[in-house]
Amino acid sequence: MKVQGEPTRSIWVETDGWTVGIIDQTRLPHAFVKVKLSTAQEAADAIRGMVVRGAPLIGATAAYGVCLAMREDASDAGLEHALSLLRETRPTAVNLHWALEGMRRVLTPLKPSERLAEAYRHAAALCDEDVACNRAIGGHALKLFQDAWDRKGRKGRLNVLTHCNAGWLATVDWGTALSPMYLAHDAGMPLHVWVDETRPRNQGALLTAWELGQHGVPHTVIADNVGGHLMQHGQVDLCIVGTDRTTAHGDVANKIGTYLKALAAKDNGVPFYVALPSPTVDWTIHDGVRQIPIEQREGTELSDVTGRLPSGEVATVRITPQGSLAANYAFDVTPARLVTALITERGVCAASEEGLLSLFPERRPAK
Ligand SMILES: CSC[C@@H](O)[C@@H](O)C(=O)COP(=O)(O)O
Repeated sequence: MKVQGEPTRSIWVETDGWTVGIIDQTRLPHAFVKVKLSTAQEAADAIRGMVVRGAPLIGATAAYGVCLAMREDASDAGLEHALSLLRETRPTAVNLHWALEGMRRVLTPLKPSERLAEAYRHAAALCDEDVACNRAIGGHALKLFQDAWDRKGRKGRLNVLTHCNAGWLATVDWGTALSPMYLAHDAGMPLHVWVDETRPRNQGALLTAWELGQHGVPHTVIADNVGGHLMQHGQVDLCIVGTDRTTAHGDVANKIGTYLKALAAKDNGVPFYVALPSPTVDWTIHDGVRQIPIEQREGTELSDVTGRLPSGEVATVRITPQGSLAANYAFDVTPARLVTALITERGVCAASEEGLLSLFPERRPAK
């Protein structure tokens, strides 16, 4: 998508042919800073420190982390070390495991001397696949936006609510939940997006608002607790979010607070859609609440807030009393029964085992 009018992806190989470029997402929206990764350790640190984040981008960065590792040591031991270093970075997004398993599958049978070139080739293909999936998701979701717009009699504006950042910054390009927003806006639909601030790290207020602003999509940032009120007053036509891991039965893990939005949407008859590329489905698990590992992060992400002072300086301040404990659960699980539909690159389906298998029949377990 565009940054100051320039087409930009969230990750790329630099012109030297091997270092990996990323955008430091901890600096947005106050500064647009590009960073070069040159080692697997730097890639792992970028994922853990959320310099890059969002399930598909975590997977893409891990894939390039393996490429960087192959420059240092392309032996079997070097490959295993890189895979385990990168696997330990963040626990919830299954795209990380999908990307690393893909790298393992293509690199293991090769001689060490052949691994470096193949690693870069596979990582680039994985990124291009993510872009194509997200563009396709946007097309399928756009039809749902158009239906909602028709139901409104094409009057006023179409109000869409989203949580966290499932935009191009969270993927390689386009985003998942934000992909149809760009398409709808470009098609001339009078779209307006309610952007949940998404405490504690404020991915909505900092990243989604910035992305939508760069593309000129009208939006309003709201506190996380506002959505239910807006829904009660007919101010939300549909909700759409991304996911870090979706079970084979359609339960959805996403940024903390997603579950409460889905409950409010159900109570108010507002459609609640989840957009995901198929590498976000964990086909091995069925019960999201019991089986999806939920990341817990440092309490300081909750107790401290970073922003721009009137002087222009960016500063971090503490907002909780000294001595108060802070529990920082990063994700929650929305059960499939609260999800109106899943939107994948192959189309729209019910959030259920049968729904997913109707789009991905090759995943049906052999009898
Ligand atoms: C297309 S991204 C889907 C999810 O990864 C996104 O909604 C999300 O929760 C990101 O969490 P984050 O902790 O910022 O990595």
